[in-house]
Amino acid sequence: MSTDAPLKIAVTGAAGQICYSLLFRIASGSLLGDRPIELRLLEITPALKALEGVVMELDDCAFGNLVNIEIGDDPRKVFDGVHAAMLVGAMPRKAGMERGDLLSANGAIFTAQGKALNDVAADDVKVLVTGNPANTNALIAMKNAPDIPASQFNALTRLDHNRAKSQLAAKLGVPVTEVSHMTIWGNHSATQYPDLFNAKVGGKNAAELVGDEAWIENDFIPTVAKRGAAIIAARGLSSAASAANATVEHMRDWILGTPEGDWVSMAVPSDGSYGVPEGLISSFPCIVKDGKYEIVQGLELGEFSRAKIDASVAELVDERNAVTELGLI
Ligand SMILES: NC(=O)C1=CN([C@@H]2O[C@H](COP(=O)(O)OP(=O)(O)OC[C@H]3O[C@@H](n4cnc5c(N)ncnc54)[C@H](O)[C@@H]3O)[C@@H](O)[C@H]2O)C=CC1
Ligand SMILES: O=C([O-])CC(=O)C(=O)O
Repeated sequence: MSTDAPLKIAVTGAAGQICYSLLFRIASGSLLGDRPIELRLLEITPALKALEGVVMELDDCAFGNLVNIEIGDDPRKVFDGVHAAMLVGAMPRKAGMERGDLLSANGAIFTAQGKALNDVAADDVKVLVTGNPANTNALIAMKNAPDIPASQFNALTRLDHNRAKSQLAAKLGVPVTEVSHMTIWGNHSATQYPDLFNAKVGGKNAAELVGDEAWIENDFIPTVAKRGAAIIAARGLSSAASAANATVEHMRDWILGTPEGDWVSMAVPSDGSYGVPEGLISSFPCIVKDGKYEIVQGLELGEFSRAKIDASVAELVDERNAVTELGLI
């Protein structure tokens, strides 16, 4: 990617809740600072009118680096030449549902979008899936885009990562900036495993500082893993501004690199690391340099961590089997 031409960024579900925050964060520079950008916004036909209203508001912000906006309902046109694609558009869950319950409703969106990306996106496109169930939707898009290297498909677990950092900082009464080396393992679902045994606070081991394994198991892990449901119960709608923030942070780090001396959680196609079957899109600790991520190797996983990761990975296998049966991959 050249650094002066506007970066073409596709965003789907552009008239929805998450995008009502996300688009303004991207356009105001949270993603790439003052680098010029062009937004390519995809919606379904009935939502195009509402999207026109969002575009009017983007215009009314007079963002200096937003060079152009194109909207449409045809992914082959909207994705043409894009370097980054944030796939947000999908139905959100309602109270009482698990994210996996959305597979049959949302899965088909990602076959069509994967094929369109395959045919028209820039060769170096980075595809980040936020729409739920994010990991398996990313798998569907990836499998439907055989000409794009698998490593260019990620799913979002950064919101879980941020939730885990915030819960840990609150427990220890420290600023969230003291927390580093957080990892979410597995699926963006209630089975995810937020790992305090490899996390650090002020450079010291987080689990040792907490010193309370019962809190980790019975309080911390379920609070992080079920935070999405708690927000739906409180707001009547799923998280939106925090999801937009996480989407920006994941893509920003993927393009510009992760902070020196730390890692972030990214759901990426497994290369077999930590015994996660190759090809599943599972969350790992990752660092990014020169626009390429690497899974951090060599972390110690005790019996407790191993069992938690295995349970989440088993759910990813089940989801992959379900979408195979649905003929989506
Ligand atoms: N991975 C994560 O951490 C999180 C994921 N999510 C998920 O993000 C998704 C979007 O959430 P919201 O913005 O709150 O939902 P929303 O319902 O407000 O907006 C979704 C938008 O997507 C559009 N859409 C549907 N099919 C489309 C298609 N084929 N192409 C383009 N656009 C399409 C809809 O018209 C709608 O405007 C949901 O699946 C939600 O569960 C939400 C929070 C966090
Ligand atoms: O919980 C949901 O359905 C929305 C979501 O993914 C989250 O907030 O983590």
